[in-house]
Amino acid sequence: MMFSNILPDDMPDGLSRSSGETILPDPVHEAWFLVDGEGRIVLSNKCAEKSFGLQKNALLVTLYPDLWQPVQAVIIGKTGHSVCSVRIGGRDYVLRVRAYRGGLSHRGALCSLEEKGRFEAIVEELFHFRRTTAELETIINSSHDGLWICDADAKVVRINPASERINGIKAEDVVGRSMKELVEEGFVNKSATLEVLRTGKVVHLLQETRTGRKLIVTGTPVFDDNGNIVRVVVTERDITEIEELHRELLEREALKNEYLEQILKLQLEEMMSHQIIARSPAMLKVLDQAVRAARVDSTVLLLGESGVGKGLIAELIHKYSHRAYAPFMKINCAALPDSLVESELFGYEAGAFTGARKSGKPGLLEVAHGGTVLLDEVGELSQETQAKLLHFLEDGRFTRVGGTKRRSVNVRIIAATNRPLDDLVRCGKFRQDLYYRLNVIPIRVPPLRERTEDILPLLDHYIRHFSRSMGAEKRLSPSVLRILVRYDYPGNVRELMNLCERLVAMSYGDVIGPEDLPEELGEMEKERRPSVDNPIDGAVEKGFREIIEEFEERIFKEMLSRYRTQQKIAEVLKINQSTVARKLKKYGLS
Ligand SMILES: Nc1ncnc2c1ncn2[C@@H]1O[C@H](COP(=O)(O)OP(=O)(O)OP(=O)(O)O)[C@@H](O)[C@H]1O
Repeated sequence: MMFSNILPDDMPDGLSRSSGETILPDPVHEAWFLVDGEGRIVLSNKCAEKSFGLQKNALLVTLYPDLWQPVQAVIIGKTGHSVCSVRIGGRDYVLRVRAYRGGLSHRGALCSLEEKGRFEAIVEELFHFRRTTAELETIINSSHDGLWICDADAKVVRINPASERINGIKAEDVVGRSMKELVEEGFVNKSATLEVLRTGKVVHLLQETRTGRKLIVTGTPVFDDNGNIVRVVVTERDITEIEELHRELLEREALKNEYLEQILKLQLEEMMSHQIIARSPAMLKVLDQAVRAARVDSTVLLLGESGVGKGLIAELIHKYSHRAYAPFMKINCAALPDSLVESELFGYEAGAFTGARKSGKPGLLEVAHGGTVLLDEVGELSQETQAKLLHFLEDGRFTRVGGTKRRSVNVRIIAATNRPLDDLVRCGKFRQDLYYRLNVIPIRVPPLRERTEDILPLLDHYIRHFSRSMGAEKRLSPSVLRILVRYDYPGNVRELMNLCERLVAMSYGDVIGPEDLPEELGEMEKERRPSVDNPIDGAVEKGFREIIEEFEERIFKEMLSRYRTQQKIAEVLKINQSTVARKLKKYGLS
């Protein structure tokens, strides 16, 4: 029987007829079938065949007698259609039946079977799909990055507002148009979509818009089940600002470095204009290292003989560090007995030892909180204090002598020593681990004999300094200057400074002459002075000019003590008075 000829005009939803053939809907989870008046299956979809065995020519009454009853009721015309629940294989289904009337002799029914709850699930799925679509829509519209969606023919399906902004276009100007045209018209200089369609792969491009903005563009293909590209999704990120920021950053970095160098120079100049005298390359290098060390918080180890200025350098580091507004404390580990060094440094609790204050006492570390502590002569620390110092350097915590409470402070440690610490480590007198902890930034301050260029400016500085403080106006005669510049200064700057103080305090006249020098230096002068009998003594060291000058100085000194006026001296020596005046001035005698 051909039902194609008997399908009614009010054909049920889902049933269609094409080229004279009847086609049933074919959803995966819904069985559709057509039966004739006797209950024979005339047509069925895949689900009906596979899930229920309702093949063509099978008899519904035999397979599912329970189903046949409501179907038959519709066929014989008791009702036009019916919907009822049926149970098959322990599951509940909804059976929908609709009658066909193709003529007097052609009667039948179109049936569908759908598992109960399936409809609700579909509705739920639909709502979920709508929600997700709305969310996606919001994400796409609010994205800061541009988004283009094109179809397989490179036609623009949509763009988001960010793309409109970045490219300076309106969606309606491009949607529906091919990317090829848009490139030709200069909307963009190249198209990721065309590249993706050409290669079938993800593509990254650098693109320039017609407004001159630079974009990083990524095109991604979207495939269907058969592996064909159905969409191309293109994201674009505006890197114009990033590029500008990057350039600005580099410029600022360069400027910052320039400023830093200038600041360092200014700091060096300031140091040199104050009490730190440094003219020699060796000392200028030390100052440079000190200024650099001041910019970080690492431990510094100052090495050098006694009196070279290690204390001064330590103060300098503190002064130019971010700790400048907190205290700078100094402890000389060699000047105090072991036990006192420990309690001075770490403090002590009430009753820690006999003679201790009742209230206890904070140590230098606590007092210097936020600042710097200089441990002078650190090589003299006892093993016990070394261990305690090491712990402190490790975690910034310590306990007062006689206490149990762990305290923490923020202090920078600078250590100084005039003994070679590595030797002390080798002979087991100094802990190696502590040595490494202290030796983070080592700075060696050279002795004065290795930087003789500093001697003259130091003499000048200290003679002026003590003259000022003693209310005098003293200066060194050239011969004294010569002696002092050549002297070795085993006690380094400290010795030079003390010598200047003594010369200013003890010399008779305004000009400090060789007779004012302490004995040991006077002896040195005598040894070098040419004798009257043999004026070329010492010529090897001094040279002709110096020998002559020394003689000249002595002659004018002698003349001045014998003949009080320049006029008289000129007469005796048979030279002009102006020459006498010049020479007296030269030798500091006028
Ligand atoms: N470059 C310098 N310019 C001016 N004065 C200096 C210079 N170097 C050191 N002095 C002075 O010399 C004296 C000794 O310096 P300082 O105490 O810093 O030496 P030190 O190396 O720490 O000695 P010690 O190891 O004995 O403690 C100080 O009064 C200091 O002001």
